[in-house]
Amino acid sequence: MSLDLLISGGTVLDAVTGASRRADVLIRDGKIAAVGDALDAGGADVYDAAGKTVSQGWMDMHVHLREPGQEHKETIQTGARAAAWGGFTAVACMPNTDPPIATRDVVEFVRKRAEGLAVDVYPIGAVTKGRRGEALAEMADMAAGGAVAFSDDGSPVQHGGLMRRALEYARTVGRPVLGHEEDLTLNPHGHMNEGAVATRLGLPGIPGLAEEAMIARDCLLAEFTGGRFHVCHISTARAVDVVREAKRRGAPVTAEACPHHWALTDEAVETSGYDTNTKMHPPLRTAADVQAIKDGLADGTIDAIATDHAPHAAFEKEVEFIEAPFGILGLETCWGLTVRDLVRPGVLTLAQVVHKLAVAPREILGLDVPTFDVGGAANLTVFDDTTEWTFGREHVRSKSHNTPFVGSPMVGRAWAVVNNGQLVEAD
Ligand SMILES: NC(=O)N[C@@H](CC(=O)O)C(=O)O
Ligand SMILES: [Zn+2]
Ligand SMILES: [Zn+2]
Repeated sequence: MSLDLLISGGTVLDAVTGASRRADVLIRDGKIAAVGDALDAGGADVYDAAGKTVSQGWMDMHVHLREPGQEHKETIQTGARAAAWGGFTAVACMPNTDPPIATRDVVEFVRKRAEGLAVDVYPIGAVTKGRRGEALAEMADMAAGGAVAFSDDGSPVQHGGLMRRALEYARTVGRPVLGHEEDLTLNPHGHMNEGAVATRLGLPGIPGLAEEAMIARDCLLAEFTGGRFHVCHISTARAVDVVREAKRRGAPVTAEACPHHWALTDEAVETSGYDTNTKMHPPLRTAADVQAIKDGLADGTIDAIATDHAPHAAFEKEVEFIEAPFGILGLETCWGLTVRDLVRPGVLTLAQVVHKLAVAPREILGLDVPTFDVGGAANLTVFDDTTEWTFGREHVRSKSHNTPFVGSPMVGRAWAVVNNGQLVEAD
């Protein structure tokens, strides 16, 4: 923690209160030393933040880092590199690794591998043993080892009774269950959104109903058990309605949306010519669903923005559409799509989206939100909401390159993060 740095000339946005003002931020020994006007660097390096905003560091609560076991797609180190480039100082990583993060030793392995990085890596433990959906994993033991939440992401917890027990256990250890919501009996073999486009393309569809039915079940289970339930990658209008209604009833339910689910529709599968980078879980939906996600973000039904960063190697994605694995990158394109589609058109304010990136994920996971208080560890993101740019392959910092956004216009860039006594600039 030997970082001495003056971030000068920027606008400081407190993601908690939404208040912003022009101020310098002086960091000494990795800690906030002062926030104010015309601060003296006193020998510290100076980062010129003129025209830029400084907020608490952002957190992506849904990424796949592929370690252990699938290091050809991503590693904790390359995933952290992509995260920092995208403006994130923290990520929570899903347990669908090999072996899965389903025991305490793997939780601890992930934490060990992340030591010394500028990005905090919080492992999520599996809900069920081996992610097989049959018996509960040792949730309390994993929580004691540092698991911040539980999820079988990549797969749903199909068995309702098991999900009930999972929420009861999650409640006793004070952590949420993050649900990949998909009733497999309603989606035996789909590859894209069920609807007119899938019919035209001759691809088996994934009905929105499969997602909505399971979200409804789990909202009811959350209400019944008092265990906290969080909806991963919400994608349909009806699903947003179900969550809105559950919240109205006071159920302990939260939700996240991913940029690709508001930036693209299922039309992209057709216009891209069956590009396997338009294939993910849940699938790209319709324009009406996109509108509902924006409405849900705006009215607070959807608490957080998360990316579901899901790297896959080129040789895995460069196959026929129905053979390709589900998932796309997210860390590098999150902010550009957030400003372009939410802030610029006035769907949400800058303060609101930063809250959904810096505050909401940590609150959902029970983590402390960084502050600008003097003496606290400096955990910051430096960004703008004005730079217009085109995303290119050269911007990818992940080990894999599976993104449908190469060539897409973006607005807003993350320029640097400060965390764990380190400054990482987006080069
Ligand atoms: N989102 C995806 O399409 N894929 C994810 C799994 C998941 O998040 O369900 C992956 O691990 O590749
Ligand atoms: Zn999932
Ligand atoms: Zn995922």
